[in-house]
Amino acid sequence: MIRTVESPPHVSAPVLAAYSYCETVTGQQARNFAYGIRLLPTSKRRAMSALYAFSRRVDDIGDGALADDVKTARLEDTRAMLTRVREGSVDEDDTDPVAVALAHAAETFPIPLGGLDELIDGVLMDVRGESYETWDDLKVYCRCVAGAIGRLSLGVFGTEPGARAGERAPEYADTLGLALQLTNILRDVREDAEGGRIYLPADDLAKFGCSAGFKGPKPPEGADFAGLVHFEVRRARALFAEGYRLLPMLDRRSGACVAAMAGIYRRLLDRIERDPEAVLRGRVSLPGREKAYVAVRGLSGLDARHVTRQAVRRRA
Ligand SMILES: CC(C)=CCC/C(C)=C/CC/C(C)=C/COP(=O)(O)OP(=O)(O)O
Repeated sequence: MIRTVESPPHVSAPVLAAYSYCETVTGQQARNFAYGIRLLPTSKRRAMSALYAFSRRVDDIGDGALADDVKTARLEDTRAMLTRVREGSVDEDDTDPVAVALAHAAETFPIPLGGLDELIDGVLMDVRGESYETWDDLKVYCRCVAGAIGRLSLGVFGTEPGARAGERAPEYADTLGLALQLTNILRDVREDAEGGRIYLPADDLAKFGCSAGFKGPKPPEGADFAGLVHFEVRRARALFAEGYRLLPMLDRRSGACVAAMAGIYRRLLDRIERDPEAVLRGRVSLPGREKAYVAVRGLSGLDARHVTRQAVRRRA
């Protein structure tokens, strides 16, 4: 049997070093998403690592302990770097490996770099301490910090020629980002509350008697915390079902990457649904072997078929 082995286009030594830096950041910090990114062929994997390293930098500025005005200045410095990437004025010997890798990725793939501006805008909303009255308000934030990542990733993946309704792919990628972000918000309720942040919409909190917020490992007296969590889990599941429509539009390995990322987060959602108070006791996570198993299922298309069947049953 003749096998075609992917040979990535020639990449210069400084660009390789920049990608290698971004891949190290991804391997060390993307506890969940690295499982999906690893399934991609070399040039897509490198480009996704560049996007991840950029996003990690922006997120770390937002989450760090700096004063708000310093955070804002650092975020604007990062935006200036992005402008240099967009203008094509980053050369291979630039001292910032993330800029070098991102510039190369953006030359190689049609990445809509404006999504990274949206990410910065979203983190600036965090720095300003914005809170969200309704799901529609929270969606604006989620679109910036996660929907945009979905649309950027789609630039790397591409859609298969002739994919039916391929023009809707950015919308589905965005929706998948929302699903991941809402899951992330549920998982991190305790950590965020300790940092003085509540992302869940105020009107949902009120509906379930949770307006006083969260402190410690138990829900507030008289609150229907499980009701609140189950309500948000249902919302996240509906977003996953809609976002999964992207999968048939992608090539096999891009589809596997997305299925692994989404599959791992859906299992987090399952755990949270089974034991809602777990998110107040600590961070819900999956063992490494389970994440690896989900990634392998992603490669064989199993998760995608399962979710598609569920969506069809729900419609019937
Ligand atoms: C179509 C497509 C590829 C969509 C994917 C979009 C995507 C990867 C969005 C990421 C949003 C998100 C939940 C970030 C959390 O990062 P974190 O560092 O808090 O995550 P972690 O703690 O779970 O590792």
